[in-house]
Amino acid sequence: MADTTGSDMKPDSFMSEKSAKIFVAGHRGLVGSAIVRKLQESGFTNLILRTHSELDLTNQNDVESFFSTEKPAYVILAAAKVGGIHANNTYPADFIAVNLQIQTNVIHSAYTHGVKKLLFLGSSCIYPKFAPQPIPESALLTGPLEPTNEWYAIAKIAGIKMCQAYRIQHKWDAISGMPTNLYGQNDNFHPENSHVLPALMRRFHEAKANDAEEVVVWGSGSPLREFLHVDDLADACVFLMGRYSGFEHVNVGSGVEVTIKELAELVKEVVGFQGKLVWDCSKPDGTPRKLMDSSKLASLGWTPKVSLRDGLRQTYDWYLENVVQKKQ
Ligand SMILES: NC(=O)C1=CN([C@@H]2O[C@H](COP(=O)(O)OP(=O)(O)OC[C@H]3O[C@@H](n4cnc5c(N)ncnc54)[C@H](OP(=O)(O)O)[C@@H]3O)[C@@H](O)[C@H]2O)C=CC1
Ligand SMILES: C[C@H]1O[C@H](OP(=O)(O)OP(=O)(O)OC[C@H]2O[C@@H](n3cnc4c(=O)[nH]c(N)nc43)[C@H](O)[C@@H]2O)[C@@H](O)[C@@H](O)C1=O
Repeated sequence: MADTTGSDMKPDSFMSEKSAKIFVAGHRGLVGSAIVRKLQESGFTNLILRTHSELDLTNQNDVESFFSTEKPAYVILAAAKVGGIHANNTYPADFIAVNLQIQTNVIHSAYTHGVKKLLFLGSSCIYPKFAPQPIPESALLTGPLEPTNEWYAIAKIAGIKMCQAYRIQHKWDAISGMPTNLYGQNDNFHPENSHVLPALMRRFHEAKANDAEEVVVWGSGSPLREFLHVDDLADACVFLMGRYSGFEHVNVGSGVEVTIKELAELVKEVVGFQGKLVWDCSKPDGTPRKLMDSSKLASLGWTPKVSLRDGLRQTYDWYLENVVQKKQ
């Protein structure tokens, strides 16, 4: 049986295998693209990348044939159906079905075709709505989930459990990281389906460009959220690949939380919008607070580097250069 304290396998030689084949699933997304940058910066030279249209990870046969042909040595699973509170609440069937399909296909085929180690990514929404704060890893499955994202959360919990089951039965090195709310370059800036930070950045930018007097922000402004820059998350993922081989999932947070009102004020300032905020209380607040306890990762030797203010400025610069200017 697995050692549930989290040290049942020795971390492998990942960091020294710079030419090993690494499949980064979801490499064009927010997280996958940051992981690719980090791996390249760290000297890894043999990344295997497939766009969604080249390889649909919900298709079991295609995933099987990909692994059988490519035989990657390592897998980082950053492909998923992802969205903010509105998307999660509106498309529950997609969020549970697509995520279960992607992760089940990739985890099983990776094991079957001799992958040495796999990192699965979940999310802080796996924890109960009223979990103790900051939320330790042990809070998993101790209470009811937040209803706006329970379908996505159930899929993510199944992913953690699948990694653990394969560790127990097959002695296979599958690990899970649970990131907090992320942001950064290559984020999704869709007006309704994105997460709060890119949604507000776009809304404030467009309001400024159109000389609008006000910007609508969803909910009451009172929920607390913890934000982590995606470059920090990518750094943590590479760190976990090289240094962690435990049974339990690992929280990856910044330790810094802000209310949505504080976040809105900060984004407004970075964008330079001069008008006022109007709160749309018909929109859901979601979970009241989800600050993760990331002391386990800190005790392994990893800490984040990017402050929220610096990360916001960097993201806005990227948005101006890569989204706004490309439209013109
Ligand atoms: N963003 C956040 O705040 C957080 C994210 N996470 C986790 O990080 C991971 C990555 O999220 P993030 O980068 O934000 O998401 P994105 O939506 O930015 O990227 C997801 C990637 O997955 C790909 N993908 C989706 N469906 C399929 C499919 N059927 N076949 C192949 N590729 C597919 C997408 O390709 P395409 O766009 O072409 O469909 C895209 O490249 C997820 O597991 C998520 O749960 C965890 C906590 C917070
Ligand atoms: C990462 C995490 O992301 C999702 O959970 P969430 O943290 O609730 O995500 P969110 O970023 O969409 O909202 C955060 C808060 O912000 C408020 N808010 C204000 N104005 C806008 C706005 O314009 N857009 C959005 N999306 N939210 C807004 C919004 O009402 C809420 O109170 C999960 O579904 C799940 O996918 C998950 O794991």
